[in-house]
Order: sequence, then structure tokens, then C-alpha cells
Amino acid sequence: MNAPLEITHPGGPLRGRVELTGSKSIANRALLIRALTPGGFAIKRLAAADDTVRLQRLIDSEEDTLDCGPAGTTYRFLTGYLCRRRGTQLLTGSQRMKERPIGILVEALRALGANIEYAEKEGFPPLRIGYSALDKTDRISIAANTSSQYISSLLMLAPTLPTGLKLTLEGDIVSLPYINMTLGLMSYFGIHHHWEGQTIVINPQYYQARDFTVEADWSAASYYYSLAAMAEAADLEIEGLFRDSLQGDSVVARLYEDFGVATEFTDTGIRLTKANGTAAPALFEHNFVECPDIAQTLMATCAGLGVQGLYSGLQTLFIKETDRVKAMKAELGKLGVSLYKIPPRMSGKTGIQYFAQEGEASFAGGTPTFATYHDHRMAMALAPLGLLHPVRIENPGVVEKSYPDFYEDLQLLGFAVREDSDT
Ligand SMILES: O=C(O)C1=C[C@@H](OP(=O)(O)O)[C@@H](O)[C@H](O)C1
Ligand SMILES: C=C(OP(=O)(O)O)C(=O)O
Repeated sequence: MNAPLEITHPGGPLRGRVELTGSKSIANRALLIRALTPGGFAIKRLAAADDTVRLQRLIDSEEDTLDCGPAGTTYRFLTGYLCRRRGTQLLTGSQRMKERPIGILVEALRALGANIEYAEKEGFPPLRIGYSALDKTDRISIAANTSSQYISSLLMLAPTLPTGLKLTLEGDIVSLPYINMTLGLMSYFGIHHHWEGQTIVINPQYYQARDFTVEADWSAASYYYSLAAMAEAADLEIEGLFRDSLQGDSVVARLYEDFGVATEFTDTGIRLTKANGTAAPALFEHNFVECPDIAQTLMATCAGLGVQGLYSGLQTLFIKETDRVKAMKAELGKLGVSLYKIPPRMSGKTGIQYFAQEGEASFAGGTPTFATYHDHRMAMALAPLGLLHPVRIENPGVVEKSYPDFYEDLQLLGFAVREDSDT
């Protein structure tokens, strides 16, 4: 799917039902834990997301080179896992993956005794990873301010290490709900842990095999919240989500209350409703440090509704599939909406970096063509603007990374999605 797609909606209330794709984060943890569990176990509702399919394939592969493509969790989880596997493998990825830092995890694993070399540039993929017993020490520290995926990778390995692991998190912690998701899933599979201040302590233990069902993806649900918020009235059923979720992105339910979107939990998922004529807020303010993956969604919603945005906690967005703030600034700029860094002298003495967003999306220039920067979330965050006016999405196939059925699901809500080979 490489030709641009044009996305349009005929107008009127937004209604429909979607069987939402499974959570990529939960699926990838379940796969990695299964690989460490004697006897294995069944995983139900595993998503067809490319990142998930890849992780399963690479866990099973004995080839010399393992290519993670653009999949960050896949890459980081395998970096830890391969340290305990016999043989030596080259772990590589897309051009962008080679720009996403890995040094913090490599240093932590080396402190445990890992046998890892940089195959190209110091601090970045690809890595050559050989077997090691990882028995040099059981007490290490790791900087927690760059990616929680490094920490999750170490935690899942921890119970299998000869004397377990005492992992001290240093500095500010980003993406904390993802660390809790890892620990929560490990508990489901029988692993105990406890916190001693900033240190997570995990003794040697065996994972217990148990059947497991993957919850639907709350990050993906955010695109339906965005649609509901921008619709005049909406009534959507989104299946597969649980009330007590391990996913931090379930905070979308609360965030979109401000936009008049109500969430009701049903036996099978959620129902989103927005009553006719609910007014949007004048200002939306949020710190995304615990839910970085939904920042683009909220930026697009605010643009569509002309809501002023005041955002913080965006410091990890520049090392994701693309520099997401830069990419959103460029794409929203096409609609006359501005996104900019507030100079530190104007944001007080909090040490927090704020970004402001101003303006309401204008379609006076005709159908906008949005670039997607090899980032699935650029495509999925911007597509809902098609509710307001036709939009064109370049390289729409990027959604395969986490949500291959995204456009089919939009069609279930009445959208027309058409290949636009003339552009
Ligand atoms: O552990 C995970 O499943 C993830 C953690 C987050 O990354 P960071 O910890 O790098 O912020 C998130 O952005 C990513 O999509 C998935
Ligand atoms: C950041 C993301 O993924 P990853 O880091 O796993 O590539 C994402 O899905 O938004």
C-alpha cells in the first residue's frame, strides 16, 4: 500500500462498531515472557501488527542476522533476550532504528557481564550479541529518563538470572506505566517483585505457564476518541478493551471527557458517545511523560477543533519512529496551525519544557497531503481530520507497524478510503 489514500466522510453523526486491534505492547511482552517460560503457553488475540509478527519470527529464528525493521520494543526486548541465547547474532533494524539510542541498555547489560559489541556506531544499533551467563553482578543502575523499554527488557530477563536482579532507576522516569505493565504481566505469569525506594528487586524464579488473552490497544483507541471529539455527535462501540487496563494510554478516556466524549464500559469493550453540540474547551493542557504515544492524537484533535494546546513531557518524542514534534509541526503547519517550543524564560522556573499549539485547522488550500515520516502514528493521528474535510495520507502502509486494519476500520464508521494514484 504505497499510493496515497484519500480519506473522506459523508458528514452526519459518527456511528459504528470496531473490533479493535490487540495491544502491541502487551503482545510483545507476552511473546518475550513465553520464550522464557518452560513449556510455553497459548496467547489469544495476538495482533497482526508487524512489530508483533516480527518479534515472534525473530524469537524463533536461528539466522545470523535478525532484522527488527522499525520496531523499537522488538529491538530493545531482543537485546536483553539474545544475551542469554547460545550463539552470536547481529541484531539490526531500519535506518531510523540505527538512529534510536541503545547505549543505556547495552551498558547495563555489560555491567551484568553481557557479550555485546556495536557493529557500526557506538551507542546505536546494529549490535553483535553473543551468549553470556550474565553472572557478573546482580545489582545495577540504569538512567530512566530516555526509554522505559530498556528497563522492561532487563526486568523480563531478571527472574532467569543466576541471582536475580536489583535494578536501580536513576533520574526522572519516563513512560512509567510501561514499566508497571511489564511488572504486572510478570506477576500474571507468577513472578514476584518488590520496590526498595527506586530499586526493583526480582529474585530468581520460574515463569509459570498460563493461557493469556491480549487486551485491545488503548493507543489505537485514541484515534476513535479523536474522531468522536471532532464529530458533531458520535456513538461508537470499540471492542476488546478492559476497564482495569495495564495500559497507561487508557488515560485517553479521562482526557477526552474535556472534549465532551463519554466512555461507558460494556461487557465486551467501550461505548463512546458525544452529544450533539457539546462545546470544545478553549485550552487543553497535559503532561505526556506517561503516555507519549497519544500526544500526536491530542495535537490533531486540538488542531481540528481550534483548541489551544499546552503540552509538556514530550522529551522522548524526538527518538521515536521519527522526531514526532518536528513532524507534527510541519504537518499541522499545512493547516495553518502552529506548534512551538515555549522559551524557558517564559515557562517559569519549573525546569519543564512546554510546547504551545495555536490555531484551528483551515482547509482553504484544498485537500491537504500529509507526510507520514515512516511513523504509523503520524498517519493514524492525522487521518481523523478527514471527518472535517477530505485529507490525503502519504505512504499509508506505515500503519502496518501496529494496526494493519486501521483503514478498513475507518470504513466501518462510514469513511470512504480511496487510493489516490494521481498525486
Ligand atoms: O514498552 C513499550 O511497550 C513502549 C514504551 C514506550 O516507549 P518509551 O519507553 O521509549 O517511551 C512507548 O512509546 C512505546 O510505543 C511502547
Ligand atoms: C514508539 C513506538 O514504538 P516503538 O518504540 O516500539 O518503535 C510507538 O508505537 O509509538
